[in-house]
Order: sequence, then C-alpha cells, then structure tokens
Amino acid sequence: MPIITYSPAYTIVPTYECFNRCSYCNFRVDPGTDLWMTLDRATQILADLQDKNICEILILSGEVHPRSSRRQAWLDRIYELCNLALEMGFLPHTNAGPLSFEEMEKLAEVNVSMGLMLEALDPALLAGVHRHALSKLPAVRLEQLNWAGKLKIPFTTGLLLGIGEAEADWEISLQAIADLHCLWGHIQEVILQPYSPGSQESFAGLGFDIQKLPAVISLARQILPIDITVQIPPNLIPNPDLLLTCLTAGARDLGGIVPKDEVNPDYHHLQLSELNSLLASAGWDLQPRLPVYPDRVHYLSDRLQAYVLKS
Ligand SMILES: O=c1nc2n(C[C@H](O)[C@H](O)[C@H](O)CO)c3cc(O)ccc3cc-2c(=O)[nH]1
Ligand SMILES: C[C@H]1O[C@@H](n2cnc3c(N)ncnc32)[C@H](O)[C@@H]1O
Ligand code: MET
Ligand code: SF4
Repeated sequence: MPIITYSPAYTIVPTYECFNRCSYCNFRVDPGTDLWMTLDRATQILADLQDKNICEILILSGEVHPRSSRRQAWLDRIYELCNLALEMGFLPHTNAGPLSFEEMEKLAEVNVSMGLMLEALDPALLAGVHRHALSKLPAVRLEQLNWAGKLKIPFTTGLLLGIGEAEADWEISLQAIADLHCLWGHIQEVILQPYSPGSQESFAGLGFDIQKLPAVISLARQILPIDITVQIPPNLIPNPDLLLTCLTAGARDLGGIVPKDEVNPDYHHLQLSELNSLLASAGWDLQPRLPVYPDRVHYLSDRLQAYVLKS
C-alpha cells in the first residue's frame, strides 16, 4: 500500500508574545503580557511525554522585535529549550519567525529541521492581513529560505491559502520555492495550509474555500521537484472524503499530529486510530516519520545525527 506519513509531535511555545499583528493570527498576545516558557516547566512537560511515542518537539514562537533589547534572551531561551528536548530524547523542529543569519546558524546546532512559511508573495497582503507584520515582507521570507539553504538546514516552508492573495500568486509562490530548492536542495516539505478562521483573530475572513485544495495540491505537484513532499493539515480539512481527494491529488504527509494545534486551537485532530482506518479504507498506509526526512539526515552535524539514530 502507498504510504502517507505524519510526525508524532508535541508543541512547545517559548512565548505567545509577538510584535507582529497578522490579522488572521489566533496565537499572539501583546509584547510584555506573557511569561516565557521556563526550562523547569519544559522539563516537567517533556518528562510527562516520555514513553508516549512522541518524537518531534515543535517549537513555535511569537517574535521579539529584532532590535529589542530582549531579543538575545529570547533566542537564548529557544536554544536552551531545543537543547533540553534533544537531551531528553526528542527531536526539535523550530519555527520562530525570521532570524538573522547568525541566529539561524545558532539554532541549527540544536534542530534536526527548521521551518518558516513563505505565506504568499502577493504584495497586496502588505496593505491587508500583513499591514502590521514586518516579519511577513516577501523579501524577508525569501531571504530566510535562501539562508537556510546556504546553512544546509533541512527545511519546511509553505503557503497560507485564502488570506486575500490573488489565485495567480499560488503558482508564483510555489515557483519561488522550487527555484530556491534547485539552488540548495534543502526543502524537505511544503505545507499547503488553508487559512482557517478562529475565535481569537481580528481578520475574521471567510477561510479558504477548502474545495479548491486538491487543485492547489496538483499545481504544487506540477511545480515542485519530486524530492519535496506536499504536506496538508488534516484537522483543517473538515470532510473525510475531501482529505482522501487531497491524497489522490498528491499530498503525501499530514504534518505534526499534536494533542493541541497551537496555531489553530479551534480545530482538533482526529484520533490516530480514526485517521488510520480512514486512510486504510482508501488503500493508504499511515506511517510515522521523524521531523528530518531520511534523505536529509546527512546534512546534520555528528551530534544531531547521533540523536536521530537513537530515535
Ligand atoms: O500543528 C501544527 N504544526 C505546524 N507545523 C509543524 C509541522 O507540521 C511539522 O513540524 C513538520 O512537518 C516537521 O516534522 C509547522 C511547521 C513549520 O515549519 C511551519 C509551519 C507549521 C505550521 C503548523 C501548524 O499550524 N500547526
Ligand atoms: C505557523 C504558521 O501558521 C499559519 N497560520 C497562522 N494563523 C493561521 C490561521 N488562522 N489558519 C491557518 N494557518 C495559520 C501561518 O502560515 C504561520 O506561518
Ligand atoms: N511567528 C512565526 C511565523 O508567523 C511562527 C508562529 S505563527 C503562529 O512565522
Ligand atoms: S502569525 Fe506568527 S508572526 Fe503573525 S502575529 Fe501570529 S505569531 Fe506573530
């Protein structure tokens, strides 16, 4: 049976505070209104996760302004959280927004893969949902993907669909990802993420017309090189038949299956057993994977490769 993968994961949030205000965000709180995750608390959480068949620790963070005096402490905390996760037997994947080249190089020491969504290149978004989001400048996102390639970091990126971008932008954004991958070969997966309205945001858009997702997956499959996997989040696809149609269209990964989707807290995952039987009914075999894909493990330092071997 053909294989569909997922990553058994748990999300740790260093901080929800974010200086950006993407209007579709259900995650952020204002700077200074949130206590950062302590190493003590993370140690407790990770200890509770032992023997629960979880491998990936997804570190998803709100962002401290690049010129803030608190930026270094924020980065140091993320580094320590990743290092702790490694030492406790987990494999970290960090998405903390755009980083300086030096910051990215530093976090790469303690992550088996990293990620940053391109979102969309359409400049119209800068007057729309990204009006108050310096981090979402298309040039900044593209530069991040380029640096990740230069640093040989196994990388996840993707598109956020249905935030006001022109449909013509899907092809442009996918082509930009393909071009950067042709230069470096580091992109292991592209997430096609349907914008899904939540209860905390200000945008309150209609959400992406989910019926269009199979067509976007086909487009991605035409444009992206074959060594990039297309990932879709099953909790944001409300209808089981549609999920199966997405697999037929070329999606081959379901991303991190987590107890709580921190980005979309209003959308719960099916039980693994339910996902398993749904996929099996259509002839697909659901299998766990690591946050670094097998063909990218050789990118990693000896220390990280040793942790991967133990997982
Ligand atoms: O549970 C989630 N996981 C998200 N993940 C996790 C992702 O599915 C896995 O961490 C990767 O597939 C690595 O295994 C992201 C990772 C990225 O690098 C970039 C964006 C996302 C977005 C989400 C998300 O909205 N919800
Ligand atoms: C971590 C990633 O989560 C995505 N993201 C942020 N808010 C939402 C939402 N309401 N629905 C779906 N995805 C979202 C963005 O693409 C971000 O880069
Ligand atoms: N702030 C980061 C980004 O938007 C990651 C978390 S988003 C909830 O890229
Ligand atoms: S999506 Fe990320 S960058 Fe935008 S406000 Fe939310 S946490 Fe901040």
